[in-house]
Amino acid sequence: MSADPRPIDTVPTPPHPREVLIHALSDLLQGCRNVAVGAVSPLPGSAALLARARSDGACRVTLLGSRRHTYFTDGGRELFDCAGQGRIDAFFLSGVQIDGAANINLTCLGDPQRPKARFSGAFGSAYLYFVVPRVILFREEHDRRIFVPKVDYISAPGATAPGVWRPGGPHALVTGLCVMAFDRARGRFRLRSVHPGHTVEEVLDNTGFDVDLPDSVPETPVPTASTLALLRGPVAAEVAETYPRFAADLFGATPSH
Ligand SMILES: CC(=O)SCCNC(=O)CCNC(=O)[C@H](O)C(C)(C)COP(=O)(O)OP(=O)(O)OC[C@H]1O[C@@H](n2cnc3c(N)ncnc32)[C@H](O)[C@@H]1OP(=O)(O)O
Ligand SMILES: O=C(O)/C=C/CC(=O)O
Repeated sequence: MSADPRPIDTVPTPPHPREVLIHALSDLLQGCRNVAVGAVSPLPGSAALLARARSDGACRVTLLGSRRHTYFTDGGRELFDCAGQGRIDAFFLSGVQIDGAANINLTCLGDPQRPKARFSGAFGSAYLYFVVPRVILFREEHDRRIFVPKVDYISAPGATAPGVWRPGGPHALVTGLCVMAFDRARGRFRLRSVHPGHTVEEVLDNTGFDVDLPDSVPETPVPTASTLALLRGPVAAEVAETYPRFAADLFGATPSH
């Protein structure tokens, strides 16, 4: 791990919106001992590595696709085994569409028989959504074409019929605008915080499903100077191993050796 060249008491440049999002994702991992990050997930990967860096050794992180930041020797298969055994505390999922019942669509837009567009589809997401206790949904863009009343195709369902064994499920949703908590009993999202520079109205205007609102909605906490230094230094260099273009664009980072 390379040392961060910047002293932590200098005033850093203000957090980039992506850094606020990463920090919010990282805060949702508090108390997790074993975090896994799947495919196409640079923001969660950064958040998990930040959580690990802040955990004083309590949090283990596995990034699918990483040679260095993994406890697995058998990739996705081992992830599925560990998750099925209840040994993964948190995982992250995204979607081309996400609806108010936390259904995610990774498969297609439009009529599934005659799709307008095809996406990656589901491999592990439908299973992991059932067995990992804290599944955190993420999508940087926040608009009504993504956050729809009902997804065109359910790749992985947010809720399950009574009597179906399901120790896992949706915990929260983090976007470029806000953090929402998911209430599994009610099957609905509740707005938890709005990122600096954005408003509750903006969140509601850009969300196609109903969201429960508390009496007052706080601002999403931003990273402190020391957390930013950690993120921009050692964490950025770690992220760069798996997501080099992302780390170069956001942090100007190259992989640590
Ligand atoms: C075991 C495991 O690993 S489980 C998986 C864990 N990882 C995840 O859950 C993350 C998976 N993420 C992904 O698969 C992708 O990032 C997705 C499906 C969420 C988004 O797909 P991307 O191709 O990145 O979407 P992107 O935002 O680049 O958009 C691609 C195109 O679709 C369009 N598009 C995206 N979302 C929508 C939408 N909701 N409605 C209409 N069009 C859309 C875009 O405008 C763009 O169009 P263009 O090519 O004409 O410009
Ligand atoms: O494993 C899944 O279900 C989805 C993965 C998404 C992707 O690989 O792009």
